[in-house]
Amino acid sequence: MDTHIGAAAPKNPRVVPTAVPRAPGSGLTLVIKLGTSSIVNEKTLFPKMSTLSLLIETVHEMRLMGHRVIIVSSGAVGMGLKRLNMTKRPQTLSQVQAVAAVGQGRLMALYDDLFGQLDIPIAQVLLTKDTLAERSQYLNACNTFKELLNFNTVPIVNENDTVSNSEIRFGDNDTLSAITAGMVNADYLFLCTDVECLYTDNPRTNPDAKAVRLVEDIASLKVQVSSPGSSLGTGGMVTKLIAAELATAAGCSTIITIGSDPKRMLTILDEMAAHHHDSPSTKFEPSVGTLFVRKPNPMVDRKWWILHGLADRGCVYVDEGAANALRKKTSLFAAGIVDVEGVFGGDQTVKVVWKREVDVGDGKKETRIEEIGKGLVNYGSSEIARIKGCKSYEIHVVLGYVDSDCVIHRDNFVLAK
Ligand SMILES: N[C@@H](CCC(=O)OP(=O)(O)O)C(=O)O
Repeated sequence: MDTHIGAAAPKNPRVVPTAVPRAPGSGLTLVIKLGTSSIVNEKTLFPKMSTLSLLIETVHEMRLMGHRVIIVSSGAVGMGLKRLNMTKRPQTLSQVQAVAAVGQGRLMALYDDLFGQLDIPIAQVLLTKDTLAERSQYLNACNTFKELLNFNTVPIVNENDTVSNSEIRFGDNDTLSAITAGMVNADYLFLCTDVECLYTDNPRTNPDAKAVRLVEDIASLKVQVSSPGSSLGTGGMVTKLIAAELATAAGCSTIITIGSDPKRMLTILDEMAAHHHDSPSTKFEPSVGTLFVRKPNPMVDRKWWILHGLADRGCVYVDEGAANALRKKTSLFAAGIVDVEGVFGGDQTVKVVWKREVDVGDGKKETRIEEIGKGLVNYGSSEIARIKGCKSYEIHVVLGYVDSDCVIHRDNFVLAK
């Protein structure tokens, strides 16, 4: 237990994380990610009407089975290109953003028409990396998802392309879908793409490439995945593996499957249900697609958010004692801080780094930098600059108030791998 020193009430009281609870009973929370290649014909740029209709029927069946479904959909740029009679993605970011602004409305109109035929209400959720890096906005988005699912809608998520600049972009919707899956505590994330599953090599160029059906440990995967995505989309297999790593760490099993045959998701769900009937394990070999098994001990919501925490707002440098203490799961106190970098407020995520001078012989010294982990700070950068090196009881004297006796509480700190 960290001792609280000082009488002032916390200025930034911790917000209690309220991620969406797991669906009760047989009902699962499912996130389906559709890449541009599943939505828009690469040559004609017309929407793939038959695929989309099959998808909507599949979602309808999933809902009849008691599942809750969220779609992460690309396609705004593709649809916008068609509307503006353009034949390929423009070169400048602002043009791409403008095209996405044209296409996003048409994309949602199409979803609304199709889902509307089956009496399914939809909702548009546009997110950016920047806003999700703010803990309170992240939690607001979690709460909105919760209500949208309570209202029985199908939330349809995309990146808010119009406001996302290069530094604050997800860029590909694979990552966004994994973040979404974490936010709603999804049981399954389906990454729909233009290949049937993960292969040991690119099946288009190597006829000996073998299908990989089950992945238990992404780090030990031996596959060649350097190929880029389609001409319109931005992701490829690499971003799918990153997404799978993120989602499985949050306790969400992830499946790569082909977007042109949405019904395969039902096959996988049936196989999963049959498997669960015999065994409690989430590990099974599907007959289609590739399953990435979720981690048995998923990170709790807040720690997952901190670690994958989107954008670090700065860096706090610590001394050896603090570095060792953090590794032993103690909170970070001002006394162990030697420097601060970046401009950030309280309640933002920062990197914690041990910076030390090492003797390298001949009277020479070298600076070594070691990342200890990431944490959510209780004080902003200007406050930390003033209290660094201070004992906890001195914070009140220096700042005139005390928000917390520690700069990063151990519950809000995640060690680097
Ligand atoms: N937000 C963009 C999608 C980004 C993108 O290209 O994603 P993807 O097709 O999944 O690689 C859009 O709606 O066009």
